[in-house]
Amino acid sequence: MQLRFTKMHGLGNDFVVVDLITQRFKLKPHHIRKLADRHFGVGCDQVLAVEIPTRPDVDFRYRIYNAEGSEVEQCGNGARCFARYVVDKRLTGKQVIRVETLAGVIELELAENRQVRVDMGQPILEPAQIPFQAEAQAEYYPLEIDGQSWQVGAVSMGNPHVVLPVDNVDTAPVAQIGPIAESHPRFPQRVNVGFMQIINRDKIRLRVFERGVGETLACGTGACAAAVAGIVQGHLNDTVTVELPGGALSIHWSGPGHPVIMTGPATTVFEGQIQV
Ligand SMILES: N[C@H](CCC[C@H](N)C(=O)O)C(=O)O
Repeated sequence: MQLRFTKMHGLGNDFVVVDLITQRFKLKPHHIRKLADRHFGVGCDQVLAVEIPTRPDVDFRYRIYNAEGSEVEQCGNGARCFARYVVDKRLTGKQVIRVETLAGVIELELAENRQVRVDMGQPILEPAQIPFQAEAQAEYYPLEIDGQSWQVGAVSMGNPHVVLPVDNVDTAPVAQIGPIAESHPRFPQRVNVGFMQIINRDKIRLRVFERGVGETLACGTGACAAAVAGIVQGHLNDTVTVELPGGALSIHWSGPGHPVIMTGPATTVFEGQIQV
């Protein structure tokens, strides 16, 4: 079958977007791996599927698959691209779009100068809900990784994140520590691994070794999780510029009981068709 797709990215975190409303097709893991393959397929970090909702109070269903083929709960950069896609394809005339994900409902809004604002919902800090094995909720958790002791943050944005403090992201041991932390036994669903450098109370630098992908140029949920961890730890104000290798996101969180608001760009690169 010929499958139409759109190649998009959010700060270099790149996606193959497929409209499964006008194309009736069931994506299986081997299809995801082919679409994501940068030599034998199109190439991307995640595949995003636009689907008919399963509930009356939302506009679309938004499904996310990591390059390795696994379906995941949430993708922040992908959410901004999802909004850009459904508006540009005239699949909706709304300015505020409600979409259902495995992690629940999020709201997407086209903002000024082609930015997209996403209500990512409330962060989850209770270890059992992340999921993360820990005695009790804390600002910092001791975590042994490859024989080295770290004091980390742990946050879920629907998907699990561990946040490691570093003095300089440029010299952070992302390639060495990322894969080991990703599969740490205390994270039963594995985990996205963020390396956070605090610049000041309004700005951090961040690199993310993503679960199921490896290091990406940007990670939206990772930016949210790092900002939340830094705010909980008392290092950051409630609005944070997160500088990632692919560019910057603005993250706002007013604290427990409030949602995380992420604002950033979404870019369409090209359209295509692929034999699957
Ligand atoms: N690798 C993530 C999913 C994609 C998240 C990232 N691309 C984002 O922008 O949030 C996970 O396994 O939870």
